[in-house]
Amino acid sequence: MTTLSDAEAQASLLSAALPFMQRYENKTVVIKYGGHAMGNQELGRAFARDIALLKQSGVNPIVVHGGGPQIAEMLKRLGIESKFEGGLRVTDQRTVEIVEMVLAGSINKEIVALINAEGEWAIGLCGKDGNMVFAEQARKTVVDPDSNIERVLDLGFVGEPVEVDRTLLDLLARSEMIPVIAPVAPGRDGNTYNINADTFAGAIAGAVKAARLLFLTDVPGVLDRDGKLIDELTVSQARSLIKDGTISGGMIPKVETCIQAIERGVEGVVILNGKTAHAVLLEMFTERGAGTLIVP
Ligand SMILES: Nc1ncnc2c1ncn2[C@@H]1O[C@H](COP(=O)(O)OP(=O)(O)O)[C@@H](O)[C@H]1O
Ligand SMILES: CC(=O)N[C@@H](CCC(=O)OP(=O)(O)O)C(=O)O
Repeated sequence: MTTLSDAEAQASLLSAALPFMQRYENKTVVIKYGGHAMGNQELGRAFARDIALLKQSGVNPIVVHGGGPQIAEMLKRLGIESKFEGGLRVTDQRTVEIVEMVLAGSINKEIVALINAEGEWAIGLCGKDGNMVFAEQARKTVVDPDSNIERVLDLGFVGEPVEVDRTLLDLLARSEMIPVIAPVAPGRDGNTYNINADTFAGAIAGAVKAARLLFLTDVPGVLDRDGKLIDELTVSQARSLIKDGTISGGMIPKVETCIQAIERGVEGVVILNGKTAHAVLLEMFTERGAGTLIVP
């Protein structure tokens, strides 16, 4: 039986969410749901419920999802090797067809179904829908650590978003619909491009001038040298941590995307652990938040 103090504690928790609900009312929040944060059914349901709750609270959520591990699994089943250069999947014609099938097909519809099961109206899209995103072939270079010579990467059909049209997203923001977007986009050259989901989410958040961009990953946020969570970072502090090597590996492009999104007008970006149930809710509607907030 619920005692009075339990009820009071519950009421106090709900009541404490009010200023946060007011702060984000009618504001757009882009949530990047990474492939590593998926996979567990319970967590998936908790994520979908958080998105449903955001929409019901008057927030305008836009979900951009990844699916790197799921693409790797499908390629493996088909006997195709996954190859990465500079953190990006080398994508030939056959691979881009599978990437589109996995991202814009199965994963996208799985997330749509989870949100719809919570009583909401999610709609699955990719950059191709409504002329939302156009991409160009990514031009990346790496410096060989031994020879110090710069080399252009041959990534095939890996794209960078170069045009984002917010017409469809603005239309959906005024509706009951929650957009769930796969990071696949066409080029003006008629090709289909595979885009890193962090990059894609950053471009969408910048185009709609989101109040928040959340990155759900597999660590609690940006960690310091002692492995302790850093609650808040300015852009210049984040740059210093990349320079001194505290931020490394996959966290570098993620933090660089955060910095770019802020420079494009996003008010705040948060990196948080998608493996914690209800991470989105805790971040958006509680005082402490849940991960690392990066601010201008
Ligand atoms: N300072 C740091 N704080 C947190 N994670 C870091 C840091 N430096 C490097 N990393 C690494 O970055 C990883 C997250 O990046 P990535 O694997 O690309 O995420 P995702 O697949 O979710 O996009 C972490 O699992 C961790 O190994
Ligand atoms: C070009 C490139 O690397 N694209 C990624 C797209 C998916 C993605 O980014 O998924 P996560 O967020 O789960 O890593 C890929 O093919 O794996």
